[in-house]
Amino acid sequence: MSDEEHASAPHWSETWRGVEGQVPAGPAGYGAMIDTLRTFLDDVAAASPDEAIVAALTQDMAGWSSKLRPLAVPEAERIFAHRRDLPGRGQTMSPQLFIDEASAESVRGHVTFGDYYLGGNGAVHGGAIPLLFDEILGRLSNAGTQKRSRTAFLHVDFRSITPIGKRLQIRGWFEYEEGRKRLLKADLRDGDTLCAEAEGLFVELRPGQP
Ligand SMILES: CCCCCCCC/C=C\CCCCCCCC(=O)SCCNC(=O)CCNC(=O)[C@H](O)C(C)(C)COP(=O)(O)OP(=O)(O)OC[C@H]1O[C@@H](n2cnc3c(N)ncnc32)[C@H](O)[C@@H]1OP(=O)(O)O
Repeated sequence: MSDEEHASAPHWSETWRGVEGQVPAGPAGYGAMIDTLRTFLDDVAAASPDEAIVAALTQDMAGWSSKLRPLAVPEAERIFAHRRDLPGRGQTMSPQLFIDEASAESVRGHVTFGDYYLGGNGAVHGGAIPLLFDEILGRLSNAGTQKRSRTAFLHVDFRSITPIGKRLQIRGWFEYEEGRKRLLKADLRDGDTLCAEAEGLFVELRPGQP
């Protein structure tokens, strides 16, 4: 998918665009590069390569690391994970989240965990699911206000296995706000099956709080 196709996909609403502020433009093709990296990680996870492939791949990857290392910039100038206009924010740590509908109070989207996120026996790793919940609730908590918040706790219940390679539905919503505290909930479903649900407390940061 090109960056233009990415940008026109229904992955974030105007509401989120408005409140989340500016995103770094980055070079053309950045989103496609991250997509390729995601596919690559899935392929690495699924493959059983021979010795020659392992040696060649190790050499190629080391070559790319030495090209990238001199290009490192401070956090504020980074593109990785800062492209909030792209599904998945231009990062590969958590699975690519597509936002289908969002307001300041709730959000609905879809996600597919690739082979990279396999825990065992066809089920997604139990650490990858809280990562996704933190991603969607963290963004939602910060969407309706300019006052930033951080996750204080994130409680996750795993209700049934979360399958690899299937398109799943995810929702998040505000339960209530009380002073600096924002309580949000989310669930992840495979059709009619509830895979996991989460409750997160986000605490609004005071001025100067990191
Ligand atoms: C800059 C932030 C992000 C911005 C996002 C930008 C836009 C979105 C774009 C892309 C983002 C994509 C999505 C990813 C983002 C997800 C967010 C994260 O994952 S953040 C990383 C993980 N979290 C931490 O590292 C926190 C570490 N902890 C802390 O910094 C503090 O403990 C903090 C801020 C959470 C609270 O500390 P205090 O000193 O400010 O506040 P006190 O006075 O302790 O608590 C205030 C109230 O909250 C309750 N509280 C605090 N922690 C609690 C807990 N664990 N359980 C229950 N209650 C708790 C307290 O009891 C108190 O309640 P009473 O006012 O007395 O009623």
